[in-house]
Amino acid sequence: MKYQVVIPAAGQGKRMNAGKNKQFIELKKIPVIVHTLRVFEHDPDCNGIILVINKDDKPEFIKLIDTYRMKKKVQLIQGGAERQHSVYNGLKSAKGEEIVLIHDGARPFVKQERIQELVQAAYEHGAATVAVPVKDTIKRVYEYEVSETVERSSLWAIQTPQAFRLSLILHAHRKAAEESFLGTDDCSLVERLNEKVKIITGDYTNIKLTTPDDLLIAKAIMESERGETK
Ligand SMILES: Nc1ccn([C@@H]2O[C@H](COP(=O)(O)OP(=O)(O)OP(=O)(O)O)[C@@H](O)[C@H]2O)c(=O)n1
Ligand SMILES: C[C@](O)(CO)[C@H](O)COP(=O)(O)O
Repeated sequence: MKYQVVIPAAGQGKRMNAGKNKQFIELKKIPVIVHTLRVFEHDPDCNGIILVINKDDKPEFIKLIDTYRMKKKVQLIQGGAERQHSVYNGLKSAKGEEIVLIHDGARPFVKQERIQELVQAAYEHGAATVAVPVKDTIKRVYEYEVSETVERSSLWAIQTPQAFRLSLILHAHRKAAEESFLGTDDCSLVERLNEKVKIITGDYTNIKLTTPDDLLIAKAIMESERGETK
């Protein structure tokens, strides 16, 4: 089933503290964003790649697309102040395909099988996300004091990709912008329209590279994947 993908990569990577956008950090000598782009390059069902970037990083992204000889056309779109603004900018230039995926540039370990399941779910339900059950005990805390232990059985950690019918997610973003609502993911914009979001069980390895310790985990994931393909 065909789809197009919007990849937000216009952040600054402040928590990674690498002195540059974390998309350019190398894992096995290849930049994070190239790992992510390659997943969609190699997927015959992916009909369009929209990469959302900030203006200052544009020359570096153009160089990477050239150096790594991306076979599919990668459309470069300017990002915004927050992730949600960047995604909305990307979505506005999506056209054609009924289903659009939104996937963080900083999640390079997404698996092809999961993308297929997700696209199928979006066709059937309109909106879907990958997620994993939470493993830790979660407590609500105020000023370093526990106020509540949250029942864990219904808690899931939400990841990307998230997939939507293009018309639905565009409507959800437009409405959020009009009402100055800022969510931490795109599904939350659809949820507030009272639309259902289907959950696809994902992989604990589909981490977002956020803080420096995530790079240690990334190395371990890459080692284990290399072992699997030997
Ligand atoms: N204004 C923004 C902010 C974030 N992102 C992208 O959204 C994804 C998830 O965001 P996050 O992990 O928060 O990345 P950063 O914003 O780069 O990190 P930080 O918050 O630590 O600065 C990343 O691929 C990031 O590049 C974006 O496109 N535009
Ligand atoms: C969209 C997301 O990846 C879902 O887990 C995440 O919320 C984005 O991270 P951020 O740190 O809130 O930008």
